[in-house]
Amino acid sequence: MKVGIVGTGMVGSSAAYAMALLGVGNEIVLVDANQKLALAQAQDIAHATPYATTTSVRAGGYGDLADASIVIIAAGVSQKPGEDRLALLERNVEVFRKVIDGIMEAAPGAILLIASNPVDIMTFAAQRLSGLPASRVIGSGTILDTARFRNLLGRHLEIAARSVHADILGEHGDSEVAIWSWATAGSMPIIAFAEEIGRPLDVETRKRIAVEVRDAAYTIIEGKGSTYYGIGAGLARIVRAILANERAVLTVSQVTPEITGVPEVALSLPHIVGAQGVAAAIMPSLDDDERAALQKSAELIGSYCGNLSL
Ligand SMILES: NC(=O)C1=CN([C@@H]2O[C@H](COP(=O)(O)OP(=O)(O)OC[C@H]3O[C@@H](n4cnc5c(N)ncnc54)[C@H](O)[C@@H]3O)[C@@H](O)[C@H]2O)C=CC1
Ligand SMILES: CC(=O)C(=O)O
Repeated sequence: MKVGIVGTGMVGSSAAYAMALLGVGNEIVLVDANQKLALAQAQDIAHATPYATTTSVRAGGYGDLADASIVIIAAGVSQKPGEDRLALLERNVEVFRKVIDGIMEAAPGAILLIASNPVDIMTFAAQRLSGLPASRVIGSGTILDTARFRNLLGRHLEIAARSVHADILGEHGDSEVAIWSWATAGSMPIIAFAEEIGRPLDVETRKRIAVEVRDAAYTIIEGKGSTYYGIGAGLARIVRAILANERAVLTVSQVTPEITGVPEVALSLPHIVGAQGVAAAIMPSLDDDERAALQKSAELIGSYCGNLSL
C-alpha cells in the first residue's frame, strides 16, 4: 500500500525511515517544496532498506500520490528554542492551504495524518480545508507525549515501557493532561504496582514525570534544534494501525463535535484507529482534577479553532 509524505524535513524523513525499516506500507512517496531535499531523503532512506525490508521509497510530485492510502503532512515551520507550538499557527495554515489542495487533487481517497504543529489546530484546519469526514483526518496528537510518559514510567518502575498503559490526553502542547487515575502497569493500577515493587509514585514524583513529559520538546530543541525520532516512530505506529486495520486504541487527535462542553474541537482522546481512520472516540472516566484540566485544554484549543478563518 502506498503512503505519501508531504514535508520531508526532519519529521517527514524520520517517519519514512521508521516505516521503511519496520516494513509499514510497501511504497513510500516523498513530496517537498524543496525537490532536491525530497530526492536526497528518498535516496538515503532507500539505501537502508536492503538490510531491512522490501519497502520502496522514492521522491515525487503531488501526482505521484495518486491512490495513496494515507498521506502524512509534516510540512511547514518548526519551533525555535524557547518558542511554543502555538506561535507556528498562522505560518503553517498558509502552508496547508497549498499542500491540502495538491493532495486532494491527486489523492482524494487518502486518509490525512497531520504532524505539523500546533498539531491539534492544524488537524482542525486540515479537516475544514479538505472537506473530508473528521474520521479521515487524524492528528498525531499526543501519540508522542504518551510514548514519552510510558518511557519515563518504565524507567522509574524499571519495567518495559510496553508493560505500562498510561496516556497523555488533550492538547499536544503545554496544556496536555497526564492521566493517572486509570494508568496501569502489568495490569495493576500503576500506583499500587509502584508501591508493591518499592518504587513509589508519590505526588512529587508524579508531578516531576508529568512536567518532564510536557517540557520534553523544549529540552530536546534546546539541545539539538528539533525533535524527530520519537514522532517518526509515532507516525509509523499510526500508519500501521490504519493499513493493518488493527483497531488499535491510540491517543490521536480528531475534530470532535464536543469535548467537555467545548464544541467542534480537535484534541487527543483514546481513539480506535483502523482502516477507515478513526472508528470511535472514547471519553474515559477521569477524576475531578483530570477532567478540569482536560476542559481547560479543550477551551484553549477550541478558542483557536473557533477563530480560524479558512
Ligand atoms: N506532532 C508532533 O508530535 C511533532 C510535530 N513537529 C512539527 O512537524 C513540522 C515539521 O518539523 P521538521 O520536519 O522538524 O521541520 P523541517 O523544517 O525540517 O521540515 C519541514 C519541511 O516542510 C517543507 N515545506 C514547507 N512548505 C512546504 C510546502 N508548501 N509544500 C511542501 N513542503 C513544504 C520544507 O521544505 C521542509 O523540508 C513542524 O511544524 C514541527 O513543529 C515536530 C515534532 C513533533
Ligand atoms: C516538537 C514537538 O511537538 C514535540 O517534540 O513534542
